[in-house]
Amino acid sequence: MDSGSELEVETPQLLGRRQILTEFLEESPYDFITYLERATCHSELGYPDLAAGDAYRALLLIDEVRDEGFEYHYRALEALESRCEGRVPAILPELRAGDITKTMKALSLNNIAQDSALSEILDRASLQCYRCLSTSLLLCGCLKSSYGFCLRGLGIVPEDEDLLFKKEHIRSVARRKLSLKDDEIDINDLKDQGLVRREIYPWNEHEPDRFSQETLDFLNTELRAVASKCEVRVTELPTLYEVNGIGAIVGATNKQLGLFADTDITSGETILDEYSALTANNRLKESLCDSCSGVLPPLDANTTVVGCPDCDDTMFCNELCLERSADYHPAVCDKDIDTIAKDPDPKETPNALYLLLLARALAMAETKEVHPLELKEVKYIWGDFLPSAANAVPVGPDTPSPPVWTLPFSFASNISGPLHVLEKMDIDIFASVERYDLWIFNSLYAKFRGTASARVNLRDGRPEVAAVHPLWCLANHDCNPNVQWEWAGQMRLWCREKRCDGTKGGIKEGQEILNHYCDIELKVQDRREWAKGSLGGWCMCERCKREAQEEATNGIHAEEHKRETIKASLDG
Ligand SMILES: C[S@@+](CC[C@H](N)C(=O)[O-])C[C@H]1O[C@@H](n2cnc3c(N)ncnc32)[C@H](O)[C@@H]1O
Repeated sequence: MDSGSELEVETPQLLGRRQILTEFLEESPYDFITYLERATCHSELGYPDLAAGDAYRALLLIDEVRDEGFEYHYRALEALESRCEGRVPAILPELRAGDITKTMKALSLNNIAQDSALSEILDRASLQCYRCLSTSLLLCGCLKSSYGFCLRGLGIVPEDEDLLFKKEHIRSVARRKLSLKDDEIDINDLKDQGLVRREIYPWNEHEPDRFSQETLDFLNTELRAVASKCEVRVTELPTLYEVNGIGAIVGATNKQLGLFADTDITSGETILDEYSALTANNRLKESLCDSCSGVLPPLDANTTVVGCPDCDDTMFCNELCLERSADYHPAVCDKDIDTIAKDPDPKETPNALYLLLLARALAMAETKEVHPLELKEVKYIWGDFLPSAANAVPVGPDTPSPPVWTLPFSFASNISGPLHVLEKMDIDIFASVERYDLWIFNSLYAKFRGTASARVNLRDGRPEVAAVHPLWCLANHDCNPNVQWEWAGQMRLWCREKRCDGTKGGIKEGQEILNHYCDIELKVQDRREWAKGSLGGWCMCERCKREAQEEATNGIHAEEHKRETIKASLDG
């Protein structure tokens, strides 16, 4: 695929093939050959992250075939047999038909252990997986993981040209980026956080029309229960860009949702009080409620704190939080899931919190027996998605990721971490591809990254709790907000007594609820830096525009003053 027009012609065919392969996987979930075929299809469609996910599942299934003691051994072996009846799967071109037929015959005679020919097939298949993983992860910008898989492949076939080329490529990037000589390179210093496409995948049938009357009616019914004086409306917002300084590209707008007062609200009045079970904390031994992530009340004689009656160590603020945990806890009760992503390395803290949020969403989906993207806490929230067409680029080893790819991605957070969570929940990760495929994790991450709030530990200042409040997060940002918020178990939003510009608080009917995503005490540049992650670009609210203009003018004046002083001293 090397030109835009070929891409346009091929995409519908490739999407059709992807659909067929996915349906086949739903019917025959332990078939690593189909996973490898779908990995190729995802690569050709320009989704290297999804290709890496498929190659990794194929690798896990190859291990299942290899080891008789593994849980899905017989099913994976059976799937391989049925794919190899008298022919070589095209995805394994380096094998000869004769070898496969001989091997399969030996297999049917139950002669597995002695059969080195089977090992040869599995080694060749593993090599394909390693090639795909290392190329795909490289394209996503995950150099360290790519290198690791490259070495594992070379462990099987040391002279493999494809992997040797990639190994050298990564080492030369490392030499350049880390300014090191070859023998000084420590692969652990390589970047492992990449970016991938953030979009509503063409096959995603779960995303609602966020602007339809049906969606607005649903959201407003939900909102009524927690915020009686405002409603969700469709609005136009400026399209933001990550452009430094004043004069970011302005004029363009885009359609989104926002919260609006539907009656006058007086200063100090509570506007919204929302509970969410979509919370997570990263402290292994901390006294936080498992349900709302609020600090547990004291454990004295009159304590309201209750534990889960069926598992140790899961504590709740009170009976209500215990009752609410019925939405997710059954899927993880007594499942040894508590240590995942807890007490992370400081560098990994944000990723660990997002992984924990994902784990909570998966537990909710499993408990309620719904598709994760159909959870009402998730379905309607903003994902900051770009159109697929804006993300689509021809891919190849020499094509760098285009700048529009905006979803943070790593092998650990997006591929192995979620699968580990599912395994801990006793979910068969192969038979559940319809609900727990990588594109579903990515879609959830996109939504969480656009809407989650975090709370820091007061002792060390590190983020320790994250949550998505699906109604609160409908309010847009302004650096001169008319509301204030606090999250301590419940998310509470109230009307400010006084605005930043000194005017008195109060919101009139029809006015927008203007929230704040950053510390509004900061200077304009710092506010913009802080909020750009959740805004998707440079804040262009009236206060930011005015203050940035003032700073620029003051900067010019200061510069002129400096020049004049220098000139005067030279003249003097
Ligand atoms: C938490 S959501 C807010 C609700 C969102 N508008 C919706 O439709 O659900 C955050 C997103 O809203 C948009 N947004 C919020 N405040 C904005 C502002 N002041 N200017 C431009 N976009 C804003 C950005 O696209 C941001 O990524």
